[in-house]
Amino acid sequence: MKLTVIGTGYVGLVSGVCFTLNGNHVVCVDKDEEKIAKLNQMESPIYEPGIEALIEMNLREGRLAFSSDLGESVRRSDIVILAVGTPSLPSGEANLEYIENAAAEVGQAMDGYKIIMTKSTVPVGTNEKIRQIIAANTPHPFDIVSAPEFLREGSAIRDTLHPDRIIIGIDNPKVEPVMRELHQGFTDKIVVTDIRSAEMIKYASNAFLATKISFINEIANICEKVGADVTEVAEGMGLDKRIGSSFLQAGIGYGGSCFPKDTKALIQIAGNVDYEFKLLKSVVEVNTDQRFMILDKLHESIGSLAGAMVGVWGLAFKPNTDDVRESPAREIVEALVKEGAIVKVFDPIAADNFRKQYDHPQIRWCTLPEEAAEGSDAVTLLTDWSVFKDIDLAKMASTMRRPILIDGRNLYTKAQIEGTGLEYHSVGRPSLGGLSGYSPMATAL
Ligand SMILES: NC(=O)C1=CN([C@@H]2O[C@H](COP(=O)(O)OP(=O)(O)OC[C@H]3O[C@@H](n4cnc5c(N)ncnc54)[C@H](O)[C@@H]3O)[C@@H](O)[C@H]2O)C=CC1
Ligand SMILES: O=C(O)[C@H]1O[C@H](OP(=O)(O)OP(=O)(O)OC[C@H]2O[C@@H](n3ccc(=O)[nH]c3=O)[C@H](O)[C@@H]2O)[C@H](O)[C@@H](O)[C@@H]1O
Repeated sequence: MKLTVIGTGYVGLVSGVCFTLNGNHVVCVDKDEEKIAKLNQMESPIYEPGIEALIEMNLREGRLAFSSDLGESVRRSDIVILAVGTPSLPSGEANLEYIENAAAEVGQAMDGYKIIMTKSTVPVGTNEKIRQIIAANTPHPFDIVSAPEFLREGSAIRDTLHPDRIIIGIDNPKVEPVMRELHQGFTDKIVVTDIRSAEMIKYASNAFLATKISFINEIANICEKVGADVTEVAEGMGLDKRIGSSFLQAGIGYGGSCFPKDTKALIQIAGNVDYEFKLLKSVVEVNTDQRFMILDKLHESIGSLAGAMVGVWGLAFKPNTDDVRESPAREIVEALVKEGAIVKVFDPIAADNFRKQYDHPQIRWCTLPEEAAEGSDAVTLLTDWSVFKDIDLAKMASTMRRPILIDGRNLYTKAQIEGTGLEYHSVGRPSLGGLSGYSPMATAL
């Protein structure tokens, strides 16, 4: 089949590339000509392990192309996939400007029957709006499909090729066999449902995962006060199949381009039909507070931050991505700057993206994690990049002004910390080493 994918963000690019692997011809379209020029040079605009090799292979074999000419590409396609952004408006509602504009452009370009499939995350009812917009712009017949995307950044290719399930929301049963053919070889677990339910499945899934994270973060905060270890608690809970072990990693809270925006959008979706989603509101509130726990721990360990030197390890919202959208690191670094600290930051991939969004004379940009630690009063670990696991912590401790490590992602085990000379604080686990006396257990007693 011939496909056009509109938008070359994570979803558009990764799904476009992956759809070539089961025999389709794909044109990825973006109105950002710089992105298209880069892609034609086989350079990915996103950092995603494995993506450039797949782009190169498929371009060479003629199954993949990049273009900024939406009209021509749509006319040549059987299926048009909408994968443009749906960012938050200040109210929390999803901004549908990009998807509506793209729908209008598709309608204007159509010269015959097409299937229009939405992969962007859109509020319930949006696909019906898309239908109206397209119908207003073309006399030609078409069908609408809601096919929400569940990939995670950093493992996007594996998630796309081996998804837990594929959700297909349709209102014309004739489209089902085409959708099954399109996803051939990915998984047998294809749930065919109505369009509104498909739209809701996406928001409900993200909201549920965010709820798991805020839940375990609150358990972690209680663990600190009662002297329990949240990693042990999460393991014990997760073995119950009804609970499951994933998304129970306590830390500084969730970030990224989706959980923060989609939780807020679902609160708004509910609000629009006069339903107050109390649980989800609390999930968001807990998440917002959780990142500041790092600052509380810093204050407990070193007192005032004015004039202190603080190392920051990790700026991306999670490892294996250069994405800093809604990264908890942003607010933490800003708060450190505001309190007068000199902030020595390091991230293996995301530093440039972070710096484009936020820079300050008090920030020192480091090229090695050890450099960010040297001379510091404390190091805070904000992203669990695996590179941090390999650091010689004892050596690092000896170069710090005060050997304090605040691990916002529970990356290290007790055995890795013992004997390093570090005073170590993590999330929901007992503190180790050090003489500063920070002991939530002691405080609780
Ligand atoms: N980033 C992720 O991991 C995931 C994102 N999603 C959802 O997928 C959607 C897309 O997100 P991202 O991939 O992060 O997108 P993004 O926001 O990074 O990129 C969207 C791209 O669409 C292009 N675009 C916008 N309007 C266009 C038009 N009319 N014609 C051609 N190109 C146009 C923009 O130039 C941009 O390059 C969102 O709704 C998001 O919630 C869903 C699952 C995972
Ligand atoms: O709709 C989306 O865009 C995507 O959002 C998330 O994917 P992503 O944001 O790429 O990353 P996750 O791995 O889910 O992590 C999100 C945030 O939660 C945090 N997290 C995750 C898991 C956990 O146990 N604890 C935790 O704090 C991560 O550090 C990160 O900041 C979902 O996992 C995807 O299924 C979904 O498609």
